[in-house]
Amino acid sequence: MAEAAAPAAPLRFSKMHGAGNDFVVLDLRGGVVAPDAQLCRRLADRHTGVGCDQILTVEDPLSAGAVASYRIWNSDGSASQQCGNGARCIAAWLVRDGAAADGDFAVDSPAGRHPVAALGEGRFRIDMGRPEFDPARIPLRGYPARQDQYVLDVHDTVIGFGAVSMGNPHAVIEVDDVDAAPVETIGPMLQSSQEFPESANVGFAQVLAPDRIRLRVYERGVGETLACGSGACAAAAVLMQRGRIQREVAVQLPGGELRIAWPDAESTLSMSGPTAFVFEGEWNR
Ligand SMILES: N[C@@H](CCC[C@H](N)C(=O)O)C(=O)O
Repeated sequence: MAEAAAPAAPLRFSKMHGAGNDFVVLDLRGGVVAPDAQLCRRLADRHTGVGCDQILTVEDPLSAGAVASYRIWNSDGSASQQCGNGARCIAAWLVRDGAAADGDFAVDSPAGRHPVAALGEGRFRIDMGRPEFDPARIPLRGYPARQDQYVLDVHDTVIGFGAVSMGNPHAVIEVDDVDAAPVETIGPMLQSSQEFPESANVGFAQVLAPDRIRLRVYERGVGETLACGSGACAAAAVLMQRGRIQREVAVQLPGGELRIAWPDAESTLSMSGPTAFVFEGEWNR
């Protein structure tokens, strides 16, 4: 008689969040296979799964001297190249694991290498690299030259927006009142426009003061989130570039506050903010 196949070992995970942007973190170091799109969707389901905006994987480093690397999948199973809140959570996870010192270290993402500083009490600062405004590299089609403000007519709705890549694509719309912003209509409209061939995360930003903005983000592959770290970087970069705000700002998101500093156009941009462990679990495959 043929022997029954042994059931697959449960998949251990950590549930975490950064300013309300929540994650299932999987440890793939040592060769564990990455989740496919279907498993990501099942894990992310808020009724029948664990529930999260993104699945993050901790993997072996890609560059010499980095402690580890991470990859990102949205709740719809699509892959992304960057996740700011995720980068802080990965940093906290690596410190708790003992793989990283509770000080300065570096991690690799699909977008590049990120120096990290542990600030204490679960807060981390991540070097998010240089904002990329070249339309071809965002990618944003139909505009050969970089502009501070693009104008697009989508189904007779005229939308003015800034665009930037933080490793992943972002559109940023400045609004007078973020509470009244048409997040659920303009967000998906811009995402599905042919000008953004890889879609985009769409941020709605209100300037409160030269050093403080409010932000809501309709994320690619997720919908509206409580916080988007790369979205906070993108909104700050676009508004700084326009001279609308100072070079160091607080970004108030529905789930918490992040700080963004970008000293000048030649330097890299940093993001600081909180992380939290929620629970540990095992997923029965
Ligand atoms: N929440 C993230 C961004 C996650 C990826 C994004 N939805 C995309 O598809 O690019 C953040 O904190 O940056």
